[in-house]
Order: sequence, then structure tokens, then C-alpha cells
Amino acid sequence: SNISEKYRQFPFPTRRNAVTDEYEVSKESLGVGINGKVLTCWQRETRRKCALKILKDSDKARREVILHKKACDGCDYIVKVLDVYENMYASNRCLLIVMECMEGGELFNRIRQRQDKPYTEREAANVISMIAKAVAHLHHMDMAHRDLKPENLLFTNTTDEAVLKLTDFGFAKEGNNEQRPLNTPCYTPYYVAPEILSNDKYDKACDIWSMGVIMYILLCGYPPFFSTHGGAISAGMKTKIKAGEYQFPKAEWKNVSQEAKSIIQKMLTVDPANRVTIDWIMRCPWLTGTVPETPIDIRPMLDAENYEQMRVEIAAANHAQR
Ligand SMILES: c1cc2nc(N[C@H]3CCCNC3)c3c(n2n1)NCC3
Repeated sequence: SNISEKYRQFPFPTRRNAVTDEYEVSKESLGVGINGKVLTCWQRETRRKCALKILKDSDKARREVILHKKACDGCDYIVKVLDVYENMYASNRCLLIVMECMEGGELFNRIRQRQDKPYTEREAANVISMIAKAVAHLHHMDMAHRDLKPENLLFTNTTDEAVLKLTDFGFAKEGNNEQRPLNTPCYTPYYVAPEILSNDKYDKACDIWSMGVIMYILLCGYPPFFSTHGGAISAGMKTKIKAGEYQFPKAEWKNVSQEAKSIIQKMLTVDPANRVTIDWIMRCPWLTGTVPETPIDIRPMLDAENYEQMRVEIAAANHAQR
């Protein structure tokens, strides 16, 4: 694997004893990700409900744990890592991440279950603002998440005051300032390889693209790029993504503010070099000012089949950007 051995050692103490010494682990699965399943568990001493993610030990799993732990310190918009265990489980070496339990569930499920009052543009701005704070924290520490999608954005609880937090760092990556900076005498400029120079500085830009897709869906209930005949990513959809080809159909977008649309256009800029940065987004009046409480009709999202289709398409758009 091309994951540098930098992530072989944990920069913090991990526990080697059985996680069941301190936590009662339930069979109830909170969700399954591509890189591991998440169970409910309770801290025996405090009875605190937590989430337990089980990963098969590997360089990639170690990178996920190390980056998630590093990212959550100092940011209230990233799911807290409470404990990390190295245990044998089903005769495999495993890493077990104990996290704060996000009882409000996934972003779009909460919006879909909204019955009492209409969901408004101001609420969409509040959601994007919380995502932006998490992304700004990562980008300022030269880290990119690279898998921003509704399943990885969870609410702390089911109240109106719930906080939205980012989780699942399976694709996260640190800038390559991890290697020696270029002015280290060991690089003779004549001979330095291109890959050392191209510090894949566009990893962060793919988080901005994903924010654009999520913001678009929050304001109309369906994704900007979709495969016309359903099914997983189609060739046609890839072409649309690479060409940045999407519309704001009048029916759903006529009441959405022009500022919101122009922010989406800047996030969904095809050339990553021209795409806006998280700092530009954080300074937008749409995020810092008062946004109209225009009701948003997200009926397309409410249909389970559309919703499943949308999840497939966001994952595909992320993949195409990585
Ligand atoms: C902390 C982490 C976590 N992960 C969760 N689910 C994961 C499953 C894999 C994809 N990302 C989200 C859930 C949670 N929590 N809480 N509560 C309800 C569901």
C-alpha cells in the first residue's frame, strides 16, 4: 500500500486490554461503512452511551484512527474519539474506536423526517455553516477528508439545538508537508521527481466540491449530477461531472436566493485550481449573515428510492473527484 509507514506508530496511547473491560458492547449495529461496522456501546463506569467502530488492523485503518483522533481535538464539529483499543476480534487484529454517540443520525434522514415545521433556506445555511467549520479545521491543519457525504454527517441528538458533526476518516489525508520540505538539501532541483513537486494540493479542493453537491441537495432535494437512466454512476453522469454540467431548474430553484446559487457555482467549479477555498466560504454573507427563511420543498429527497439513488451518486461524485 502506498500509505507511508508514518501511520504505523500511534502518536497517542492505545489500550491493549479487552474493550469489554470498560465498555458493554451491544450487538445493535448503528450503521455499516465501507471500512467497518459501528455498534452501540456503554461505558461501564459512567453508563455513557457511545459508538464503537471496529476496523481490521492495517496501515489504512491506522491512518483513519490517527487522523480522526488528531482532527477531533479542538473542533466541536468533528465526532469525538474517546478511546482506541487494539484487540484480537474474531481471530483478527482489530482497532476499535470508541466515539461519542451521535444519536440524531444522518443529515438527510433528519431533514426527511421533518414533519412539524417547514425546512427553510436559513436552516440549510446553518447546516452548511457547521460543515464548513469542520472542513475549515481540517484544511487549516493541512488535512483533507475526501469522503464528505450525507452518511458521514451526523447530528448529536434529535433536538433543534443538535450539532452536526463529521465522521469516517477512512479517506482522510494529510498534505505532503509530512515529507521533507522541498528546500531540504537532499533534493537537487535538477533531479527532483514531479510527484514530489505536485503536493496533490487539490485534495482539499475535493472537499469543497462535495460541499457544493451537499448544498445543492439541501436546497432542492435532488443531486446536481445524476445518471439519466438510474443505476450506479453511468458514463453520461461522469461526463456531466467532469464538464460541471448541471442546472438550477426553475420549479425548485425560483425562490432560492441568488447568493446561495452563486456559492454553489463557485464550489462546483470544475478546475480545482479555480475552486473557492474554505476561507472564502466561511466569509460569505450567506453563512455569516441572516438568510431568508424561505421554505424549501425537498419532496424529491423524501422518496426512499430517490434517496438511495442520491447516496449512490454522491459517493460516485466523490470518487470521481478523488
Ligand atoms: C458516532 C459515529 C457514528 N457512526 C454512525 N454511523 C456510521 C456508519 C458508516 C457511515 N458513517 C456513519 C452512527 C452513529 N455514530 N456515532 N450514530 C448513528 C449512526
